Amino acid sequence: MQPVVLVTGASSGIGSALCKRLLREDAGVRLCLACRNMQKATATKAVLLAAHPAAQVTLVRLDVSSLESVLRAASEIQRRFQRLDYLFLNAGIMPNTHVSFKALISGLFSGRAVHMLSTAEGLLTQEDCITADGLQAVFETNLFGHFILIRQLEPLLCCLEKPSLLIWTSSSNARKSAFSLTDYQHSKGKESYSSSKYATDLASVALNKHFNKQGLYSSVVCPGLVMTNLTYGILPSFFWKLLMPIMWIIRFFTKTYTLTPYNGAEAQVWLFKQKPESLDALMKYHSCTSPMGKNCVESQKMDVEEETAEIFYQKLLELEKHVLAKLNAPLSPK
Ligand SMILES: NC(=O)C1=CN([C@@H]2O[C@H](COP(=O)(O)OP(=O)(O)OC[C@H]3O[C@@H](n4cnc5c(N)ncnc54)[C@H](OP(=O)(O)O)[C@@H]3O)[C@@H](O)[C@H]2O)C=CC1
Ligand SMILES: CC(C)=CCC[C@@H](C)[C@H]1CC[C@H]2C3=C(CC[C@]12C)[C@@]1(C)CCC(=O)C[C@@H]1CC3
Repeated sequence: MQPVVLVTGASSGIGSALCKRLLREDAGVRLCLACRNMQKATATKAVLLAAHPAAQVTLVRLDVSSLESVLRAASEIQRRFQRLDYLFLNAGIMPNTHVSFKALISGLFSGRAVHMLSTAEGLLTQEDCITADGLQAVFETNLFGHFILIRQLEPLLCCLEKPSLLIWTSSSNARKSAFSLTDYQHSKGKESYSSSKYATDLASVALNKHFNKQGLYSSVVCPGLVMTNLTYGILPSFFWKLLMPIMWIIRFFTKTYTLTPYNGAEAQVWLFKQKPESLDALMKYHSCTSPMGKNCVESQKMDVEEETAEIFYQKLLELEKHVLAKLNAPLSPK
């Protein structure tokens, strides 16, 4: 049986490159692109089919920042497929980002320059907003909409005979100090992206604890710094073009400057080839690119405590109960 793979945020950047690479690995995969913009999704599908005319590529409309859309997409996916082998939780946003050039310049002359340039620690702040569901947009898009999708798709994901794998696109910008259990949506701070990505790491750890015995595994990847619509939202593209020679030099000091979506998808493609049971729940898998442009994957232990992950997971379940009741939707399966 050919694996069924669903990719959220497949219409551009890392998600779209991932789809191309998955078909190159195995032209028989049944690929479902879950996207909010159907025009962009159709264009991506056409590109994929041009390279692999016999490929099975379908589309499903999914806006992870709308619970109604998530519920509708989940029931459509359940109608179409009997199981899901890989679920790439990749859609993400980093809106209204401000770069602190003062921190950048002083950081460049400190002993932490490489760390700063690979994690963006202390450099970025965001202005978040509230969605129609009444949730913080970055939290709902990057984490909670995906969490609800997983919970709704449990019947397709939990099978002891054949394990399934969730693969979250996290970030080197995930930071413990940006996250708080008392304000896990990050409504008060200005680092909603860092907080949402740390929350992603916590959720993945807790999902492993609760679902491994049912044949569902979860892993987290970090694509490195990649030139996509997300990064073009931080600085204009001409600025990035000017910075390109510097970024090639930075590659001599850190392997995290993967720069192209193809390179950034390396860890996701690597995970696609692993046995879910063989993966370490506490590791983050990083896409890396050498100065010569050679790709590899490196694993690094996450800065996550299992007790915090469990408390956060219980909070996510409480929020799920609350929002589903508001929508008059049945709770996801136990
Ligand atoms: N670029 C980088 O350097 C890094 C990126 N990441 C993560 O990689 C992931 C992919 O981002 P990247 O490829 O860089 O950026 P892109 O902006 O190119 O891709 C993001 C994708 O997510 C989709 N998306 C955004 N909001 C929603 C939504 N509400 N519902 C459904 N889909 C949505 C976008 O859809 P649409 O095309 O309609 O906008 C797009 O397809 C994100 O999770 C990001 O946080 C992590 C580390 C580094
Ligand atoms: C000299 C030089 C490369 C200047 C660019 C400065 C900053 C704009 C970048 C330095 C580190 C970058 C970074 C990201 C965005 C751009 C920087 C802040 C990300 C936050 C993009 C999204 C992620 O998920 C992680 C990236 C970490 C590094």
